Amino acid sequence: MKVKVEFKHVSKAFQIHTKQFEKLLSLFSLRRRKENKVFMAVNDVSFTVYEGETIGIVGLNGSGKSTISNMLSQVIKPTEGEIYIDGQPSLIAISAGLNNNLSGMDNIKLKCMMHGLKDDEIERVTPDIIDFADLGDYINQPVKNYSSGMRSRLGFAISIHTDPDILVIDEALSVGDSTFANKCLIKLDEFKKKGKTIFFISHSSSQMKTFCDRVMWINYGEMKEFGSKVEVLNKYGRYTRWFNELAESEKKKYKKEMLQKQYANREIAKKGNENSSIISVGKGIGLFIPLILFGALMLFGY
Ligand SMILES: Nc1ncnc2c1ncn2[C@@H]1O[C@H](COP(=O)(O)OP(=O)(O)OP(=O)(O)O)[C@@H](O)[C@H]1O
Repeated sequence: MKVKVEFKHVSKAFQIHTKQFEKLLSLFSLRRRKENKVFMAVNDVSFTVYEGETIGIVGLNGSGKSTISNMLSQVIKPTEGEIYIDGQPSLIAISAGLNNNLSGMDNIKLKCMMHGLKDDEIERVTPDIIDFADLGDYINQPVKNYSSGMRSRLGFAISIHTDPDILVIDEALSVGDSTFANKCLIKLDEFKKKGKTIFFISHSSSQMKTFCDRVMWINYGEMKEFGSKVEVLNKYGRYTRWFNELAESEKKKYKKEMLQKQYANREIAKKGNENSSIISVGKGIGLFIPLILFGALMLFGY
C-alpha cells in the first residue's frame, strides 16, 4: 500500500509569553525576568497512514488534535521531527482558511485559487459549491456575519469540490445541523470510494465507528493509542468515563499534573524549526503562493 502521510517523531512547542505586567516590572529590575514558558502541544508523535485510509483522531479538549491537523494541512510547521505528505491536503475546520471580511462568493474564488484551480474550473465548480453550502442570499454577505454552522457549510462545500488528495476535517461536522452532517457524510463516502485519504477529528464516537478505518487517541500531546477503531474507541470511552466520574477537585488536580508534564522540554522550542522538515510531494501549496497573492489583489480591487 502507498504511504500518503508519515509523521516521524513530530513535536510542536509553543512559547507561552509571560504577562505584560511582569515584563514591565523586569524592565525596571523590580522582579527578575522570567523566561517564557515552553508548552509541548504535541510531543514525539509518529505514525504512517496509507492511501485510501480514513483515520479518526480523538482526545479530550486541548489534547493536541487541531495542532496535528494544522501540521497535516501545512498551516503550521513542526518544531521537531519530519512530516512526509504525498499530495495536496485540504483542511476543513470551523473557520479554517476563510477570510472574514470577504463574502462567501469571494471566499469561494480565493480558496479555489489556493487549491490551484484554473479560472474555467472555478467557474464550473462555483454553482455546485453554492448549491451544496445552501446559504441563500448570505453567499454574498461577509463571512464575519455567518454563524459557525454557516462557516462550516461553506468551508466543507469548498474543500470537497476542490478535489484534494487528502482531506483533514477538524470538528467541522459538529457545528452543522444533522441534515447537513448527513449530506457531508454521504459526500465523504464518495470521496473515500475514490481512494482518497481522510483525517477525521470529532467528539462523536458513532460517526467515527461508522466512518473510520483506524483511530488515533491523542492524550495531552502524546499518542496514547493508534489502531483498530473498535479497540481504541473502547479504551478511550473507558478513559473518558473514568475522567468524568472524578470529583471536580480531582479532575483539576489530574489536569494540572498532566499539563505540568507538557511544560517539561524547554530545549526543543529553543531550537525553533531547525530540526524539522516537511517533505511534500505532489501539488505543494508553495506553488500557489504567487497565485494567492495575485487573487487577493484582484479581490480587493487593486
Ligand atoms: N498558538 C498557540 N500558542 C500557545 N498554545 C497553543 C497554541 N495553539 C494551541 N495551543 C495549546 O496547545 C494545546 C493543544 O491545542 P489543540 O487546539 O491542538 O487541542 P485540541 O485537541 O484540538 O482541543 P479541542 O478539542 O478543544 O479543539 C492546548 O493546550 C492549546 O492551548
